Amino acid sequence: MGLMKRGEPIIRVRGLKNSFGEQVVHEDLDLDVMKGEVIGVVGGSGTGKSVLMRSIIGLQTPDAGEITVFGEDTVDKEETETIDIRKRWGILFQGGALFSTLTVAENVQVPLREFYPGLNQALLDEIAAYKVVMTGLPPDAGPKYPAELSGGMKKRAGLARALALDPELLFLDEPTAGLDPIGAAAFDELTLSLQKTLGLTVFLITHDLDSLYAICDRVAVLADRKVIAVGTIDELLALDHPWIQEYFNGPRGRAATASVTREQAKG
Ligand SMILES: Nc1ncnc2c1ncn2[C@@H]1O[C@H](COP(=O)(O)OP(=O)(O)OP(=O)(O)O)[C@@H](O)[C@H]1O
Repeated sequence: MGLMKRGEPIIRVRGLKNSFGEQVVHEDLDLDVMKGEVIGVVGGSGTGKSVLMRSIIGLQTPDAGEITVFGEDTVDKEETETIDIRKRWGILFQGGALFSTLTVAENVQVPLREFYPGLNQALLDEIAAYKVVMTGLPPDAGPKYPAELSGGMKKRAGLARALALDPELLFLDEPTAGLDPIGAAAFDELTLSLQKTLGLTVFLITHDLDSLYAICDRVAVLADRKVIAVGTIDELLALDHPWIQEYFNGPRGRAATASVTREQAKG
């Protein structure tokens, strides 16, 4: 297993190319994600944010490029070859993707059973109960089925499952999509507090400007098939790329800035 040197990226992508038939989604895409940061990934619909995430976690085999996570190559690997690194990350897929026939607790236990088949049921139950509470769900959510949960609770259950293996790296694909603004803000707060408490690195795909302002250390912008810029929001605002300006300085961007300024003013 590769030992991380200080300042070395946890995720390193170089020259990534992905295409589907004639459609080239990524070309010469580079990205570094540093240990301990929350990086937001933004871009117009269809710019390939999810495909980028799928490439990093090895669910999509790129046409070209290098990807390392924790210093280990993830491209074109058999599942058995990547067990050691897959244990170290957790994923919340778009829409939560809970198994509808399993309870919340059983959902949380899925990765535990996969990676640690020797764990006994009492321990599985204990870990699941702990993760459920950790994500702000009431303890009685464990035996419930996804259909019995609100949208916000489903996201938390998905997060509990993503945290099942005590990951160092968390992938979140549009976690606040479909939540009302208060639910979304609460989820952002939860993400940030877990990130700080657990020292997580977070790869966050989002359309939610409030989330970017609230929790991201840096933001990577996908456009023109690559990451055209990475930086703090202030650094991005200093660039005069039309999409970036429209995104952050359009009416919704200005509203998000105003709400951050109001929060700061409140102290
Ligand atoms: N398995 C696939 N087969 C064919 N085309 C695909 C596949 N997966 C993704 N694509 C295409 O790749 C492009 C990028 O998709 P992706 O889901 O990564 O976009 P996105 O940036 O996450 O978009 P959104 O913000 O709408 O979720 C889209 O045009 C999509 O149709």
